[in-house]
Amino acid sequence: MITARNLQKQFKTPVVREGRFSGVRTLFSRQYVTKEAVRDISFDIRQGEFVGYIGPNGAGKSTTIKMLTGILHPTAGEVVLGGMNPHEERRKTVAKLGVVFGQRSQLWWDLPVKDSYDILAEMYGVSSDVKKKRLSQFAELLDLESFWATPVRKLSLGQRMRADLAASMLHDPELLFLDEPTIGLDVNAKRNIRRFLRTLNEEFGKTILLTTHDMDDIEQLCNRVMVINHGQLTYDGTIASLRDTIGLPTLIRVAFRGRVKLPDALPSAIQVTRMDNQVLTALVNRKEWRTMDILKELEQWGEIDDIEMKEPDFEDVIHKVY
Ligand SMILES: Nc1ncnc2c1ncn2[C@@H]1O[C@H](COP(=O)(O)OP(=O)(O)OP(=O)(O)O)[C@@H](O)[C@H]1O
Repeated sequence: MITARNLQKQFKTPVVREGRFSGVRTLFSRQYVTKEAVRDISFDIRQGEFVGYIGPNGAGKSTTIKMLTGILHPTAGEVVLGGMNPHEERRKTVAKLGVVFGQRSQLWWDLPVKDSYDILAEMYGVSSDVKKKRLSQFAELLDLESFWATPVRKLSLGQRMRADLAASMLHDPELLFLDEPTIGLDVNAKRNIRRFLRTLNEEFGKTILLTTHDMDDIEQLCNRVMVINHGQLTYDGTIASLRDTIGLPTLIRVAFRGRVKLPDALPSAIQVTRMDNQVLTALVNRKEWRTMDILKELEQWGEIDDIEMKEPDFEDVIHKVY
Protein backbone atom coordinates (compact mmCIF):
# COMPACT_ATOMS: atom_id res chain seq x y z
CA MET A 1 0.00 0.00 0.00
CA ILE A 2 2.82 2.42 0.92
CA THR A 3 6.48 1.94 0.11
CA ALA A 4 9.14 4.41 1.21
CA ARG A 5 12.67 3.74 0.01
CA ASN A 6 15.68 5.68 1.34
CA LEU A 7 13.59 8.78 1.82
CA GLN A 8 15.48 11.96 2.55
CA LYS A 9 14.47 15.56 2.97
CA GLN A 10 16.82 18.46 3.47
CA PHE A 11 15.68 22.02 4.04
CA LYS A 12 17.95 24.87 3.11
CA THR A 13 17.32 27.99 5.15
CA PRO A 14 19.18 31.31 4.90
CA VAL A 15 21.63 32.10 7.70
CA VAL A 16 19.96 34.56 10.05
CA ARG A 17 21.93 37.86 10.20
CA GLU A 18 22.32 39.85 13.35
CA GLY A 19 22.44 43.60 13.92
CA ARG A 20 20.98 46.53 11.94
CA PHE A 21 18.67 45.70 9.03
CA SER A 22 19.08 42.01 9.95
CA GLY A 23 15.69 41.09 8.42
CA VAL A 24 16.56 42.53 5.01
CA ARG A 25 20.11 41.15 5.12
CA THR A 26 18.76 37.67 5.97
CA LEU A 27 16.35 37.95 3.04
CA PHE A 28 19.17 38.58 0.59
CA SER A 29 21.66 36.25 2.25
CA ARG A 30 23.52 33.83 0.02
CA GLN A 31 24.60 31.72 2.92
CA TYR A 32 22.43 28.77 3.84
CA VAL A 33 22.27 26.12 6.52
CA THR A 34 21.01 22.68 5.65
CA LYS A 35 18.63 20.89 7.97
CA GLU A 36 18.33 17.15 7.46
CA ALA A 37 14.72 16.64 8.54
CA VAL A 38 14.49 13.06 7.23
CA ARG A 39 17.76 11.18 6.73
CA ASP A 40 17.27 7.78 5.13
CA ILE A 41 13.96 6.18 5.88
CA SER A 42 12.61 2.97 4.36
CA PHE A 43 9.46 1.05 5.24
CA ASP A 44 6.50 -0.80 3.76
CA ILE A 45 2.95 -0.53 5.02
CA ARG A 46 0.59 -3.26 3.89
CA GLN A 47 -3.13 -2.90 3.27
CA GLY A 48 -5.17 -3.09 6.49
CA GLU A 49 -2.32 -2.20 8.84
CA PHE A 50 -2.81 0.33 11.66
CA VAL A 51 0.60 1.90 12.15
CA GLY A 52 1.67 4.43 14.77
CA TYR A 53 4.33 6.91 13.71
CA ILE A 54 5.86 8.52 16.74
CA GLY A 55 8.86 10.59 17.74
CA PRO A 56 9.77 13.67 19.76
CA ASN A 57 9.05 17.22 18.55
CA GLY A 58 11.04 18.06 15.44
CA ALA A 59 11.93 14.40 14.74
CA GLY A 60 10.67 14.51 11.15
CA LYS A 61 7.15 13.02 11.34
CA SER A 62 5.28 15.80 9.53
CA THR A 63 8.01 16.02 6.90
CA THR A 64 7.65 12.28 6.22
CA ILE A 65 3.85 12.52 6.02
CA LYS A 66 4.12 15.49 3.65
CA MET A 67 6.36 13.42 1.37
CA LEU A 68 3.99 10.45 1.53
CA THR A 69 1.02 12.63 0.59
CA GLY A 70 2.91 14.36 -2.22
CA ILE A 71 2.91 17.83 -0.62
CA LEU A 72 6.71 17.79 -0.40
CA HIS A 73 9.14 16.39 -2.93
CA PRO A 74 11.86 14.21 -1.34
CA THR A 75 15.47 15.37 -1.72
CA ALA A 76 16.29 11.72 -2.43
CA GLY A 77 14.52 8.40 -2.28
CA GLU A 78 11.17 7.20 -3.45
CA VAL A 79 7.56 6.94 -2.31
CA VAL A 80 5.02 4.64 -3.91
CA LEU A 81 1.49 4.95 -2.60
CA GLY A 82 -1.14 2.59 -3.98
CA GLY A 83 1.13 2.00 -7.00
CA MET A 84 1.61 5.73 -7.69
CA ASN A 85 4.16 8.44 -7.14
CA PRO A 86 2.17 10.83 -4.92
CA HIS A 87 4.09 13.92 -6.04
CA GLU A 88 3.60 13.28 -9.75
CA GLU A 89 0.05 11.98 -9.54
CA ARG A 90 -1.45 14.33 -6.99
CA ARG A 91 -5.08 14.03 -8.10
CA LYS A 92 -5.18 10.25 -8.17
CA THR A 93 -3.32 10.09 -4.86
CA VAL A 94 -5.76 12.48 -3.18
CA ALA A 95 -8.65 10.23 -4.24
CA LYS A 96 -7.11 7.35 -2.31
CA LEU A 97 -6.27 9.42 0.76
CA GLY A 98 -8.09 10.79 3.76
CA VAL A 99 -6.19 13.20 5.99
CA VAL A 100 -7.11 14.56 9.42
CA PHE A 101 -5.10 17.16 11.30
CA GLY A 102 -6.10 17.49 14.93
CA GLN A 103 -4.90 21.09 15.03
CA ARG A 104 -6.62 22.24 11.84
CA SER A 105 -9.98 21.65 10.24
CA GLN A 106 -10.67 20.96 6.61
CA LEU A 107 -14.25 22.14 7.08
CA TRP A 108 -15.59 25.60 6.24
CA TRP A 109 -15.53 27.58 9.44
CA ASP A 110 -18.71 29.62 9.00
CA LEU A 111 -20.84 26.99 7.31
CA PRO A 112 -23.05 24.39 8.97
CA VAL A 113 -21.36 20.98 9.08
CA LYS A 114 -23.73 19.49 6.50
CA ASP A 115 -22.88 22.23 3.96
CA SER A 116 -19.18 21.40 4.23
CA TYR A 117 -20.04 17.80 3.35
CA ASP A 118 -21.99 18.97 0.29
CA ILE A 119 -18.97 20.93 -0.95
CA LEU A 120 -16.54 18.07 -0.29
CA ALA A 121 -18.83 15.59 -2.05
CA GLU A 122 -18.88 17.90 -5.11
CA MET A 123 -15.09 18.23 -5.03
CA TYR A 124 -14.52 14.49 -4.87
CA GLY A 125 -17.29 13.63 -7.32
CA VAL A 126 -19.33 11.66 -4.78
CA SER A 127 -22.92 11.26 -5.97
CA SER A 128 -25.78 12.49 -3.82
CA ASP A 129 -27.03 8.95 -3.08
CA VAL A 130 -23.60 7.67 -2.09
CA LYS A 131 -23.01 10.77 0.05
CA LYS A 132 -26.31 10.21 1.88
CA LYS A 133 -25.53 6.55 2.48
CA ARG A 134 -22.03 7.21 3.81
CA LEU A 135 -23.12 10.11 5.96
CA SER A 136 -25.90 8.11 7.57
CA GLN A 137 -23.35 5.42 8.40
CA PHE A 138 -20.95 7.96 9.92
CA ALA A 139 -23.77 9.86 11.64
CA GLU A 140 -24.59 6.68 13.52
CA LEU A 141 -20.98 5.81 14.36
CA LEU A 142 -19.97 9.34 15.31
CA ASP A 143 -23.30 10.72 16.49
CA LEU A 144 -23.12 13.64 14.05
CA GLU A 145 -26.79 14.51 13.96
CA SER A 146 -26.83 16.52 17.17
CA PHE A 147 -24.67 19.22 15.52
CA TRP A 148 -25.51 18.68 11.87
CA ALA A 149 -26.76 22.22 11.31
CA THR A 150 -24.26 24.01 13.56
CA PRO A 151 -21.56 26.22 12.01
CA VAL A 152 -18.16 24.59 12.40
CA ARG A 153 -16.75 27.50 14.42
CA LYS A 154 -19.36 26.83 17.14
CA LEU A 155 -18.53 23.15 17.56
CA SER A 156 -16.73 21.82 20.61
CA LEU A 157 -13.31 20.33 19.93
CA GLY A 158 -14.67 16.77 20.21
CA GLN A 159 -17.56 17.52 17.84
CA ARG A 160 -15.21 19.21 15.38
CA MET A 161 -12.93 16.19 15.36
CA ARG A 162 -15.86 13.83 14.72
CA ALA A 163 -17.05 16.10 11.90
CA ASP A 164 -13.54 16.19 10.41
CA LEU A 165 -13.17 12.42 10.55
CA ALA A 166 -16.44 11.92 8.68
CA ALA A 167 -15.30 14.52 6.13
CA SER A 168 -12.03 12.70 5.53
CA MET A 169 -13.90 9.46 4.81
CA LEU A 170 -16.60 10.91 2.57
CA HIS A 171 -14.86 9.83 -0.66
CA ASP A 172 -14.15 6.39 0.85
CA PRO A 173 -10.34 6.52 0.71
CA GLU A 174 -8.36 3.31 1.25
CA LEU A 175 -5.75 5.07 3.29
CA LEU A 176 -6.06 7.46 6.21
CA PHE A 177 -3.35 9.74 7.63
CA LEU A 178 -4.12 11.06 11.07
CA ASP A 179 -2.11 13.74 12.80
CA GLU A 180 -2.95 14.06 16.52
CA PRO A 181 -6.65 13.17 16.15
CA THR A 182 -7.26 13.11 19.91
CA ILE A 183 -5.29 16.19 20.93
CA GLY A 184 -7.05 18.22 23.61
CA LEU A 185 -10.00 15.84 23.93
CA ASP A 186 -11.47 14.56 27.20
CA VAL A 187 -11.42 10.89 28.11
CA ASN A 188 -14.88 10.21 26.74
CA ALA A 189 -14.30 11.98 23.45
CA LYS A 190 -10.99 10.14 23.00
CA ARG A 191 -12.75 6.84 23.58
CA ASN A 192 -15.36 7.65 20.88
CA ILE A 193 -12.75 8.67 18.34
CA ARG A 194 -10.68 5.56 19.04
CA ARG A 195 -13.73 3.33 18.67
CA PHE A 196 -14.48 4.89 15.28
CA LEU A 197 -10.89 4.45 14.11
CA ARG A 198 -10.90 0.82 15.21
CA THR A 199 -14.11 0.25 13.23
CA LEU A 200 -12.58 1.86 10.14
CA ASN A 201 -9.57 -0.41 10.40
CA GLU A 202 -11.14 -3.68 11.50
CA GLU A 203 -14.52 -3.62 9.78
CA PHE A 204 -13.89 -1.40 6.76
CA GLY A 205 -10.30 -2.62 6.20
CA LYS A 206 -8.83 0.89 6.00
CA THR A 207 -5.07 1.29 6.24
CA ILE A 208 -4.22 3.91 8.87
CA LEU A 209 -1.05 5.81 9.68
CA LEU A 210 -1.37 7.64 12.97
CA THR A 211 0.96 10.35 14.25
CA THR A 212 0.44 11.26 17.87
CA HIS A 213 2.13 12.16 21.13
CA ASP A 214 -0.61 10.29 23.02
CA MET A 215 0.86 6.90 23.88
CA ASP A 216 -2.56 5.54 24.86
CA ASP A 217 -3.68 6.09 21.25
CA ILE A 218 -0.74 4.02 20.06
CA GLU A 219 -1.15 1.28 22.62
CA GLN A 220 -4.88 0.92 22.13
CA LEU A 221 -5.01 1.18 18.36
CA CYS A 222 -1.82 0.22 16.58
CA ASN A 223 -0.50 -3.22 15.83
CA ARG A 224 2.78 -1.74 14.69
CA VAL A 225 4.78 1.27 15.74
CA MET A 226 7.52 3.15 13.91
CA VAL A 227 9.73 5.48 15.93
CA ILE A 228 11.59 8.35 14.28
CA ASN A 229 14.28 10.35 16.02
CA HIS A 230 16.58 12.98 14.47
CA GLY A 231 15.19 12.07 11.05
CA GLN A 232 16.00 8.36 11.31
CA LEU A 233 13.83 5.32 11.99
CA THR A 234 15.04 3.94 15.29
CA TYR A 235 12.38 1.24 15.70
CA ASP A 236 9.84 -0.53 13.50
CA GLY A 237 7.89 -3.43 14.98
CA THR A 238 5.21 -4.43 17.45
CA ILE A 239 4.60 -2.76 20.79
CA ALA A 240 5.25 -6.08 22.56
CA SER A 241 8.71 -6.49 21.08
CA LEU A 242 9.48 -2.83 21.71
CA ARG A 243 8.76 -3.47 25.40
CA ASP A 244 11.03 -6.52 25.23
CA THR A 245 13.81 -4.61 23.49
CA ILE A 246 13.76 -1.84 26.06
CA GLY A 247 13.44 -4.36 28.88
CA LEU A 248 12.02 -2.12 31.60
CA PRO A 249 11.25 -4.16 34.72
CA THR A 250 7.82 -5.44 35.64
CA LEU A 251 6.53 -4.33 39.02
CA ILE A 252 5.20 -7.15 41.22
CA ARG A 253 3.36 -6.88 44.50
CA VAL A 254 2.95 -10.08 46.50
CA ALA A 255 0.89 -10.54 49.67
CA PHE A 256 2.13 -13.49 51.71
CA ARG A 257 0.21 -15.46 54.32
CA GLY A 258 2.19 -16.29 57.46
CA ARG A 259 5.96 -16.24 57.71
CA VAL A 260 8.13 -14.85 54.90
CA LYS A 261 11.78 -15.79 54.52
CA LEU A 262 13.79 -14.05 51.80
CA PRO A 263 16.88 -15.93 50.58
CA ASP A 264 20.25 -14.60 51.72
CA ALA A 265 21.31 -14.05 48.12
CA LEU A 266 18.46 -12.70 45.98
CA PRO A 267 18.35 -13.81 42.33
CA SER A 268 19.76 -11.08 40.07
CA ALA A 269 16.46 -10.82 38.14
CA ILE A 270 14.52 -9.73 41.24
CA GLN A 271 15.12 -6.45 43.00
CA VAL A 272 13.09 -6.11 46.19
CA THR A 273 12.11 -2.48 46.71
CA ARG A 274 9.88 -2.85 49.80
CA MET A 275 8.68 -5.35 52.39
CA ASP A 276 5.79 -4.12 54.47
CA ASN A 277 3.35 -6.16 56.59
CA GLN A 278 3.96 -9.31 54.58
CA VAL A 279 3.49 -7.40 51.33
CA LEU A 280 6.54 -7.47 49.12
CA THR A 281 7.14 -5.09 46.22
CA ALA A 282 9.84 -5.92 43.69
CA LEU A 283 11.05 -5.15 40.18
CA VAL A 284 11.58 -8.14 37.94
CA ASN A 285 13.62 -8.31 34.78
CA ARG A 286 11.28 -10.10 32.35
CA LYS A 287 14.05 -10.64 29.84
CA GLU A 288 15.67 -13.06 32.28
CA TRP A 289 12.58 -14.53 33.96
CA ARG A 290 9.20 -15.69 32.73
CA THR A 291 6.09 -15.48 34.94
CA MET A 292 6.42 -19.17 35.91
CA ASP A 293 10.02 -18.65 37.03
CA ILE A 294 8.96 -15.74 39.21
CA LEU A 295 6.11 -17.71 40.80
CA LYS A 296 8.32 -20.72 41.49
CA GLU A 297 10.88 -18.52 43.23
CA LEU A 298 8.34 -16.59 45.31
CA GLU A 299 6.63 -19.77 46.52
CA GLN A 300 9.87 -20.69 48.22
CA TRP A 301 9.82 -17.43 50.18
CA GLY A 302 6.44 -18.06 51.80
CA GLU A 303 2.80 -18.96 51.18
CA ILE A 304 1.40 -16.61 48.54
CA ASP A 305 -2.00 -15.10 49.27
CA ASP A 306 -2.28 -12.72 46.32
CA ILE A 307 -0.09 -11.46 43.53
CA GLU A 308 -0.31 -8.43 41.23
CA MET A 309 1.91 -7.66 38.23
CA LYS A 310 2.18 -4.35 36.45
CA GLU A 311 3.94 -4.03 33.12
CA PRO A 312 5.89 -0.79 32.66
CA ASP A 313 3.84 2.10 31.30
CA PHE A 314 4.19 2.49 27.57
CA GLU A 315 5.04 6.16 28.20
CA ASP A 316 8.10 5.02 30.16
CA VAL A 317 9.13 2.59 27.43
CA ILE A 318 8.90 5.37 24.83
CA HIS A 319 10.78 7.76 27.08
CA LYS A 320 13.70 5.30 26.91
CA VAL A 321 13.51 5.10 23.10
CA TYR A 322 13.52 8.89 22.69
N1 LIG B 1 9.89 24.14 5.69
C1 LIG B 1 10.90 23.93 6.53
N2 LIG B 1 12.04 24.66 6.44
C2 LIG B 1 13.08 24.45 7.27
N3 LIG B 1 13.09 23.52 8.24
C3 LIG B 1 11.98 22.75 8.39
C4 LIG B 1 10.83 22.92 7.55
N4 LIG B 1 9.89 22.03 7.92
C5 LIG B 1 10.42 21.33 8.96
N5 LIG B 1 11.67 21.77 9.23
C6 LIG B 1 12.58 21.25 10.27
O1 LIG B 1 12.70 19.85 10.08
C7 LIG B 1 12.71 19.16 11.32
C8 LIG B 1 11.58 18.13 11.35
O2 LIG B 1 10.36 18.82 11.43
P1 LIG B 1 8.92 18.07 11.44
O3 LIG B 1 7.88 19.13 11.39
O4 LIG B 1 8.91 17.03 10.38
O5 LIG B 1 8.96 17.39 12.88
P2 LIG B 1 7.79 16.59 13.66
O6 LIG B 1 8.38 15.27 14.05
O7 LIG B 1 6.54 16.57 12.87
O8 LIG B 1 7.62 17.48 14.97
P3 LIG B 1 6.32 17.81 15.90
O9 LIG B 1 6.07 16.58 16.74
O10 LIG B 1 6.81 18.95 16.73
O11 LIG B 1 5.18 18.16 15.00
C9 LIG B 1 12.60 20.23 12.39
O12 LIG B 1 13.89 20.55 12.86
C10 LIG B 1 11.98 21.40 11.67
O13 LIG B 1 12.39 22.64 12.24
